[in-house]
This record gives sequence, C-alpha cells and structure tokens, in this order.
Amino acid sequence: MAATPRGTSPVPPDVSPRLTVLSGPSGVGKSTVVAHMRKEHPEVWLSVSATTRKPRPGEQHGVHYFFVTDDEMDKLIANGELLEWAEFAGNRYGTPRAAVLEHLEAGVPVLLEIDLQGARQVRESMAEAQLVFLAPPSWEELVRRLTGRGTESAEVIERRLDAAKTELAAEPEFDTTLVNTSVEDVARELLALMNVV
Ligand SMILES: Nc1ncnc2c1ncn2[C@@H]1O[C@H](COP(=O)(O)OP(=O)(O)OP(=O)(O)O)[C@@H](O)[C@H]1O
Ligand SMILES: Nc1nc2c(ncn2[C@@H]2O[C@H](COP(=O)(O)O)[C@@H](O)[C@H]2O)c(=O)[nH]1
Repeated sequence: MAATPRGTSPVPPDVSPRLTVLSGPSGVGKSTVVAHMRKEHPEVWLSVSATTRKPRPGEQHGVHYFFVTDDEMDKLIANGELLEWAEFAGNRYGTPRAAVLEHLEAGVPVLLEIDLQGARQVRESMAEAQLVFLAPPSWEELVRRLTGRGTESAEVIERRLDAAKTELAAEPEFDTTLVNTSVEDVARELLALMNVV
C-alpha cells in the first residue's frame, strides 16, 4: 500500500528544500525508513545527534549518536554548538549546528531525525526547512512497534507513549504527513519531498 501524503509543502515546486526534518512518535519507524532510504541514496546526509542516552546494543559512537555525559551536553548547549536540543523521555538530545550548516552550504540534502520540540525550534530558526511528520497506521500498531523493538523497559515505553500523544496531536504543525504503512513507500515519498529523485 502506498504511503499517504497528507497536506502539501508551502515550498514552490521549483525550489529544492535542502533541509528536511523528519519527526514522529517514538517507534513509528523513523530510523528504519531513513536507513532504507540511505541504502540506495547515501548522498542524503543524516545529522548525527548528541545524546545523554546510553547506547543500545550495536549502537556506535559517532555513527548512531555522539554519546555524551550530562556535563558535556551542558557545555554543548552553553557554547551554542547545538542547532536545537530537547529533553525527551528522561534524556537530552541535540543537533550539532556546524556540521548541518557545512553540508547545507555545500549543497548537500540534509535530513534531521528529531523530536517535536526540536522540529519546532528548527522551524523558528530556519524558516526554509520542510517539516515532515511520520505517523503510525494506528495507535495499536505504534504500541506494537515500540514494544516489539525490545530496546526499552516498560517504564520508558510508558514515557515514550505519553510523549507520543502530544506528538500525534501536533501533526497539523507539519508541512507534510507520511503514514508509515510500508517502509519502501515512505522512503520513496521522502526522497521525492527532498527532490533527491
Ligand atoms: N512500516 C513498518 N511496518 C512494520 N514494522 C515497522 C515499520 N517501520 C518500522 N517498523 C519497526 O518498528 C520498530 C521501531 O522502528 P524504529 O526504531 O525505526 O522507530 P523510530 O521512530 O526511529 O523510534 P525512536 O524515535 O524511538 O528512535 C522497529 O522494530 C522496526 O523494525
Ligand atoms: N530534539 C531532538 N530530538 C532527537 C535528536 N536526536 C534524536 N531525537 C529524537 O529523540 C527521540 C528518542 O530517540 P531514541 O534514539 O532514544 O529512540 C526520537 O524521537 C528521536 O527522533 C536531536 O538531536 N534533537
């Protein structure tokens, strides 16, 4: 089944929006879609965030995240090194500013995979960014995916699902919504929105 775009970007079709923000509730499938997309299109540059969260098995420093201490995160924030940052379900996450700007200046399509609070901050600071919301096919499916991933405790899942209610209610703030029924379809839609294909 095809991904379902809801709403349209306000960016004129002949202009390539080079900064794209992908948000959506925890467990909806953002990382899965982005990994699928980048397998075929490694020219899309994905920002690597800093986080105070502990690595999951298999996650590598500098690849999936820059895993930092609370003190290091305090310094990144105080020194203005983050384009945006937020506290999400008990940990802090932020986008290193310099690398994003360097890639944009080089004309590279840039993707940020961040939460709602971060997306709102990017909208404030970079009006040209396009904001894409990834929605689950249903609430039940979101719970199934987040639980089925098996990476979080029951308590953390509860916190993330609490946050998901707020995030789902904010969908109208985004330029476009894609419903993640099929990873392949959503990846294709996202590439088209980024003018990569
Ligand atoms: N279209 C899909 N159909 C079925 N399962 C999916 C689909 N997309 C992703 N999943 C599964 O859902 C789970 C959560 O996906 P993923 O980790 O990519 O979510 P996420 O949005 O990046 O989460 P977080 O915000 O917590 O990092 C994974 O087990 C993944 O395999
Ligand atoms: N505001 C930001 N949110 C971010 C950033 N990097 C990731 N995230 C979001 O955090 C949650 C949880 O991620 P997880 O890896 O612990 O499951 C998820 O919504 C991510 O998109 C960031 O730099 N800024």
